[in-house]
Amino acid sequence: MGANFGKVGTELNFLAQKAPLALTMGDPSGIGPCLTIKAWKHFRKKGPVFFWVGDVELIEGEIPVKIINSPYEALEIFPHALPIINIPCAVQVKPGHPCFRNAGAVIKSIDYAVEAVKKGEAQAIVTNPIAKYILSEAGFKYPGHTEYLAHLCDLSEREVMMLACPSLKVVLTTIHVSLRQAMDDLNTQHIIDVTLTANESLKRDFGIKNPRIAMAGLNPHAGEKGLMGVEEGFIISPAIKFLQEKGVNVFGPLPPDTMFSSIVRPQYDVAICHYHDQGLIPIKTLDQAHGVNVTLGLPIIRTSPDHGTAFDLVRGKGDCMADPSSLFSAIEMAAEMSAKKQAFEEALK
Ligand SMILES: NC(=O)c1ccc[n+]([C@@H]2O[C@H](COP(=O)([O-])OP(=O)(O)OC[C@H]3O[C@@H](n4cnc5c(N)ncnc54)[C@H](O)[C@@H]3O)[C@@H](O)[C@H]2O)c1
Ligand SMILES: N[C@H](C(=O)O)[C@H](O)COP(=O)(O)O
Repeated sequence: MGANFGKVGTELNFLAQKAPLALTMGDPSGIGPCLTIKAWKHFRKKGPVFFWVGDVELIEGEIPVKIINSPYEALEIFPHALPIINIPCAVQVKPGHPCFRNAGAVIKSIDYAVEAVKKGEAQAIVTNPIAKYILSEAGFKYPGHTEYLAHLCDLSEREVMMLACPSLKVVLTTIHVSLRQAMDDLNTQHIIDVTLTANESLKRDFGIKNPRIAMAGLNPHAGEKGLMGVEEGFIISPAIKFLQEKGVNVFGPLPPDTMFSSIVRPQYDVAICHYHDQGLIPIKTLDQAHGVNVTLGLPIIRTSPDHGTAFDLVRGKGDCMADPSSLFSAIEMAAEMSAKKQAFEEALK
């Protein structure tokens, strides 16, 4: 299992890894703990190395575990046991039944992982899924990891969500807002900023020299020359023109209903989409198993599986019926992006 984003898990890379990845707990009642167990079994011999930031009780007894005090200890321990920075939950975890009283531990896990990356003790963060409504019940004011990570990096509103699978990458100009709000939020400057962020990241973190960027339209037939909507003419095309003048390899606006077909997809490296489901429906339909959610625009690398907490698939402690492929892909992609970013920065020196 695992997607073909490139070769990562070789013995050589495993030995060369200077810092581990930090894998967060996610919702302790969801599939995160079970997927983490599957991931450790899958990667323990070949890497990349990661440590889990979560409640040891959710995993202890299922696989060998070792509580660590510093991420650096993970490199040596990983082949023998899952290294864990222990963040105890406040109340007993009922598998499949989330409780807002454990929101504090969920958030603490993310905070620890971010700090570890900022301090250079971890390479990147891979997040297990959280249930947004449960965190909201506990008073958490961010709609998802993406916005919270931007806040932790002092870069609120600069965050960009990308989802990637081997046959498609999509980037969103609006993220966790209602469709009505997304239409209000759409503006030329924001489309320019998001596209520039995506362009830079594809070069730096994905090793694509001159990314081909397809810009989606918003309306049926990309507006049909104003007959079915005017946003293409007033908002989207001016952004494309500006970006092209800056040398960005962008084209469109493309009719959204045909741009994800197998005929059009090979013509671009990334599609810029204007609302959550415009971009996420095609990718989750095409290849949910290997889809990875990546946060761009921040100084830290963060990936995540492209699915949620799937409470319905949890059978008991450390046990679930969930496919771990997307988490495997997220772990591989985080390691691969870290290596590409490092090579890019070294080439600039
Ligand atoms: N990265 C994240 O933190 C993240 C991402 C998406 C959704 N969520 C959260 O997850 C919760 C549930 O959301 P949802 O129901 O829309 O999405 P979901 O992905 O949890 O579930 C949708 C469907 O896909 C199935 N499914 C999910 N993961 C699977 C896997 N690995 N293998 C096999 N089947 C799988 C589920 O059983 C369900 O039928 C929500 O609270 C949402 O906020 C979190
Ligand atoms: N929008 C994502 C999806 O549907 O897969 C998901 O909610 C994750 O969002 P964060 O990475 O911001 O938690």
